[in-house]
Amino acid sequence: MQKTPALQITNLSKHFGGAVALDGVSLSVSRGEVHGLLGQNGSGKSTLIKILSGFLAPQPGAKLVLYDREIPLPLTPGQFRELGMAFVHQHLGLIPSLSVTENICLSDFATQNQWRIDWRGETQRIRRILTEYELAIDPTTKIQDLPQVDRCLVAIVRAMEEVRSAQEAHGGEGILVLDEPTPFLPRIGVEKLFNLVRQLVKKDASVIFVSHDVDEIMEITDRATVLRDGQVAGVIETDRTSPEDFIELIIGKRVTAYQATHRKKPADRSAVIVSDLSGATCRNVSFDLSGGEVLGLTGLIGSGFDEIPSLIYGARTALDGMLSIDGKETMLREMNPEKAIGLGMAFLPADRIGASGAGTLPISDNMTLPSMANFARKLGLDRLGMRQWAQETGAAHDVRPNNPDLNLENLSGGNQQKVLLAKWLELKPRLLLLDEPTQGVDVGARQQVFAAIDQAAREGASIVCASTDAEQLAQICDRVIVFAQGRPVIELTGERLTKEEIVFQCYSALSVDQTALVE
Ligand SMILES: Nc1ncnc2c1ncn2[C@@H]1O[C@H](COP(=O)(O)OP(=O)(O)OP(=O)(O)O)[C@@H](O)[C@H]1O
Repeated sequence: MQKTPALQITNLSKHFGGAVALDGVSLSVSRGEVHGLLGQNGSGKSTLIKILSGFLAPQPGAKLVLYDREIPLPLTPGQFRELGMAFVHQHLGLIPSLSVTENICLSDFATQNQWRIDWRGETQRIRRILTEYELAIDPTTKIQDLPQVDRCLVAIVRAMEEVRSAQEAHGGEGILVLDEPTPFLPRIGVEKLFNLVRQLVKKDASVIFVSHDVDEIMEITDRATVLRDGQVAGVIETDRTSPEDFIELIIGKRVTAYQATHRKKPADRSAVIVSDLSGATCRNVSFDLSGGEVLGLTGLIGSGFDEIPSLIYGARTALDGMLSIDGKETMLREMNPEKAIGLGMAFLPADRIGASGAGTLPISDNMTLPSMANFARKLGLDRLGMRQWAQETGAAHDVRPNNPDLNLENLSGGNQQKVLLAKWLELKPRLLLLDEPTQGVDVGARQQVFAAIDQAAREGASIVCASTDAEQLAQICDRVIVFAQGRPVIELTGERLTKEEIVFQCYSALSVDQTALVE
């Protein structure tokens, strides 16, 4: 039996100048339902969510009904709280210089009239809440000092608490909107999130869940609305739909699983040698790569694999270690990004806008940043040349829309990633360091990113890819090293290089005897 709707949107459109991001979209989410919102990068999902949060105003003519009550649009900033909605946005919306407690309490202070804040009491309350959620996060830590995974969990806890208090105030009513919350979460975090989501909907709240991960969609949603080019391509009931059908509806055609083509027997592994690398978590890590080889690094969060690309590139300072590229040795303690680029390295960090690109600068500036010297003229920069180059590169990497004047932050998440990867690939790096290269990238664009990585490998680059995405590693890597407690524990190649085996090894690595480490 169809449950009564919690949220109904009809005729929702949004234009940015001449570009149409949403075109007459309808969305209906039932009480107690987890509703997926799917679509390729740039299909309009975040725009819809930003309208629901009052951040953007839609074109006139749209209608929003919440629990049988018509709510005039546009919403005013912060009005979503009174309406019982809570959001986890792609960029999390946390204030880095404030503590976990301050960030979680901010929304309470926005809605309550308090003349004095009992910070000690609040900190104890938040500590209790974090314990309830089984999270080992110190509430006094500043957000900027937390790893990305914990930041994400804090944003989720904050939204969960907002929905919980909305439910208490409105007899079960409450809508949680999760805009791609999982790319930064390890599997165990995803399971935790899904359990919380199930508890919420059991109590009649509703959840809108945006994700590019078809397995996750299959696991957690009851129904899903698929957007394509700003319009509804279809509404589907999850348990009547196969993953292949989901993908076909999302991208408009059937795709077959990607398989890298550059695979070959790495003959000489002396192109890149990392020896005795130590950082905050990883200890005495050594590995080597041949030219044209893609090496995956993985493990559970906290196992230390994820800091390796930034330590090699000098974005974080290594405690110890040596890097050799084509026989040229450098102490990793002394590495910095400028030296790294000089040695032919390129680094795509996981934190897209924070560490990889400048959101408020145009695409053309972002793309030409590492190669700016090529555009320097006596009287300044050759802006026309930069723009043209950015447009050609954008076309080659299928950036949509391919408008070099658009600020990077105005591209959809996946298209931002394409821009940032393109800027490095065009430099033809000797050593390409990737940290979660396809998070937030849709199933179609994911294949394009894989193909670009494959092409770089075929042209002779050595590639290190740190990721928790086992499927991605199995598809693009020649070898994968699994980490536990800061050390490599097993290396997978050939027949053993499968998604299932990688996941299995990540979890069994937890109990591994530390004397049996891979050297
Ligand atoms: N402020 C803006 N100015 C101009 N164009 C914008 C702006 N915000 C979004 N767009 C455009 O609107 C379209 C929809 O973007 P949106 O972020 O909603 O996509 P999405 O489905 O959330 O994609 P992703 O999965 O990559 O996050 C894109 O073409 C994007 O470039």
